[in-house]
Amino acid sequence: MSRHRMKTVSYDDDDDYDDYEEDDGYASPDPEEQARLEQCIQDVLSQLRGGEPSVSASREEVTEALWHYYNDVTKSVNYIRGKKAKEVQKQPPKKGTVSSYPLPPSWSSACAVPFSAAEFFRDSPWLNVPEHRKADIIVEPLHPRLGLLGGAPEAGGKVSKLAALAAARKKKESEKVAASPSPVPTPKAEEQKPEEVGDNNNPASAPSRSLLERLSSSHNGRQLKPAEGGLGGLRALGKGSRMGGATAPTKKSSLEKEAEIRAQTKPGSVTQPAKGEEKETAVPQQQDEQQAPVVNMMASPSTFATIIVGDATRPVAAAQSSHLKVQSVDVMDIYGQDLTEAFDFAGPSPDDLVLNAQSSAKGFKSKQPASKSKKVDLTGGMNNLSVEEKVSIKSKNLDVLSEYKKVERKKAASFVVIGHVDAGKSTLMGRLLADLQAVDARTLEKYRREAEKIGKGSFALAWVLDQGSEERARGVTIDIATNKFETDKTAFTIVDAPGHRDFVPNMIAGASQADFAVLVIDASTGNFESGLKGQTKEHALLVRSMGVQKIVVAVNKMDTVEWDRERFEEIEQQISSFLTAAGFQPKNISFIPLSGFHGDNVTRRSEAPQAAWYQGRTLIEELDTSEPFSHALEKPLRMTIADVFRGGVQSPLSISGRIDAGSLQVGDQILIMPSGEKASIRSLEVDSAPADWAVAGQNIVLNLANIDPIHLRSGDVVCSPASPIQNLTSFTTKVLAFEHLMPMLVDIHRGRLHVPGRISRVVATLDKGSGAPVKKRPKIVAPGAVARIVVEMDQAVPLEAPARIVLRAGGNTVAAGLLES
Ligand SMILES: Nc1nc2c(ncn2[C@@H]2O[C@H](COP(=O)(O)OP(=O)(O)OP(=O)(O)O)[C@@H](O)[C@H]2O)c(=O)[nH]1
Repeated sequence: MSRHRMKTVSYDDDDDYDDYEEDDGYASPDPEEQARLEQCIQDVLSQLRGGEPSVSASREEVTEALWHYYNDVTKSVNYIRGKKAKEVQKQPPKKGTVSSYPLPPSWSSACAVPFSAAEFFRDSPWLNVPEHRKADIIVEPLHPRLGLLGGAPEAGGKVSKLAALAAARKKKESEKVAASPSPVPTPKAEEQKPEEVGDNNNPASAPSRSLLERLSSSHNGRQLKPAEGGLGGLRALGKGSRMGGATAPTKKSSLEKEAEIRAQTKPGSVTQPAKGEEKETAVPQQQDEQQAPVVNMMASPSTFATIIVGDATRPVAAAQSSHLKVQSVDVMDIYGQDLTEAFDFAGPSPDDLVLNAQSSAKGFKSKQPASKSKKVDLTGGMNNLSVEEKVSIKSKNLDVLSEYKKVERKKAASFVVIGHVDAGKSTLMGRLLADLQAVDARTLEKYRREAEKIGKGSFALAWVLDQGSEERARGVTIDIATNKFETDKTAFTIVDAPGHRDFVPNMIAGASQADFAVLVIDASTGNFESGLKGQTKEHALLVRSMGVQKIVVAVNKMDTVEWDRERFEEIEQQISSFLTAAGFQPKNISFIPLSGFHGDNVTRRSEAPQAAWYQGRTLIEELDTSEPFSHALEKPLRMTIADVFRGGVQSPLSISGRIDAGSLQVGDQILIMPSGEKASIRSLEVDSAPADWAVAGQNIVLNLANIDPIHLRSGDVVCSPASPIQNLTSFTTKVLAFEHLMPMLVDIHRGRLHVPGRISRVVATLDKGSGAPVKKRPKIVAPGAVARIVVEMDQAVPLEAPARIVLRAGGNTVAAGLLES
């Protein structure tokens, strides 16, 4: 009967349970059962004592075991043996003894006293193993090492081909080293540098250092785990820095000691050697390898670990400095060159080298030399700086004049349209261009709609020439506008000049480009008279003073006076008298009654019945009668710059103007005055068409190279470097006085050029016919008189005889004439 059964039966019966608790343990009332239990107890005790090893157990322990195993003797014996063995292991060590390491069962049974490593090394500080025990500490690793950060796994693990190759090579090297005799440093020599060990007070230092030296020097000191070795090295260097490499007494960690010793064994060790130590610190590495026992438990550090913590095999300079410095040296030396040297920018940078190589590969010329002197003269370099790259332009070296003569062309003529403000100049030219289909109908319709939109519908034709927004908004021409049209005989260039007095300088510029002039007069009542008092006469005088000999008078707005013939003849008479007085020959003066707005007598004869009395030429017929104008083709090049502009990709810098004299071609070098700067003609256009050359009388655009735009201004003169125009600060001129003249401030105009100056002296008044002096040094010159005067300017300007100049003062033209010297 078992206790389990009893409990199960009487579990719900409290009385029975209580009886059980009060029972004195295990008691069976059955004598037969008692005898059998006693027999089992004796058997177990017998087997425990007679077994190997003999175990003693109490009767209670045996009875308890038998009760658990249902009187099974064998199981009870095994149970008690195991229990006794555990009690032996758990038994606390006796005072003054060392606990033993758990040993395999076979060891326990074989050794009466279990082996204790701690006890074995009791007389040795940690890792300071006595010399005579060195061979005993070779312990094979229990498990194959894997290759993480430590290289390939060693014996027992799965070895890669690379690791196997490395191991074979390593083995071969060690065998080779062992075969060759080499001096072994004596313990005495090692004892001569105790300060390097850093533990003078420790008597175990010398032997421990010897072992560690060999451990660290074996296979370039890489037997330590990379992280440990690197960290140790860094920490040792750090300590060395703080301790100044002198005595490092007292306690150091084992890693620090290892690192210090390892550093000392390297060629060119980082630790400052004491006197007389140089010889030893310079011991070749191979020597260390020979004397070291092969305790190669660790693999070489990986490249990654070397970069991170530094390569312990490298001679580390400046160990006195911080470990960070040492690490940076290692990292910067990855590519085999010392990049810590400052780059002085004297030579091409690495980027330059690459770019130059790429350029060379593509066939481009290298922009930088492959090597340069390290010393660069920065001052000289600044002088060599240029804004733009020099462009070399090939010239065709044409004989321009012979080329010009070869070409059959229409005669060319430029005329300037002058007259009082609102006389109808722009409208008349718009009509001319429209009727000659020089402007398409769609554009005209567009202008008409836009002009009507802003309430200036009557100016639609004027917009053909007045392109500026301000001009269109104000209904006034501001700057000269050029346009072109052709008849069967002639290629015309129109220069539409402003009539308003504020823009007379622009009119002068326009007149300087003209072969003849068209004077527009408003025939409407009152406007003709006001025009006479205004710019009608001034303009006529100016163009004559500027050399214009032919003038066509367009009596405009005849529709407003019902084509009144008397009105026309009145105007004709008055203007004719004036023009003749101004120097125009009667044969070069013509009058045409017309209406620009309606197109009567412009390109077609008027169909108005009131206009039937006029049977003369239309405007276009009159223009076509102009004789060809001769130009100074064979004289030195002269062209006044009318405009400077920057624009397209192919022509970043351009100038426009009319060639006054000479010729030019693409590739020519030209001189700009007054700056004296030279430029190259990259390309040119004649009348908006590309050309290779151009001659005097043509309106051209020059696309330039090799010059900075700051040297180009409108009014400057283009000339050939071989025959430059002179810059003058004073000149003598023969002028026709429009106003009273005396020593006074004036503005000097020549084409687009106008500069401030003064009449410094009146030399003499002259006879109009012969030019002979009438009165020397007069105090004043009356209007209409001719005089020789001296003009001075505040700045030097390019001028030469026989330039036509205009003098203005207070917004009025006071004189115009020819420059003499
Ligand atoms: N009735 C009439 N009006 C005209 C005629 N020609 C021009 N006009 C008008 O006169 C005004 C001035 O014309 P514009 O052509 O601008 O005169 P402009 O001489 O060019 O003016 P500025 O260049 O500013 O001096 C406009 O309203 C024209 O419509 C014409 O033959 N008959």
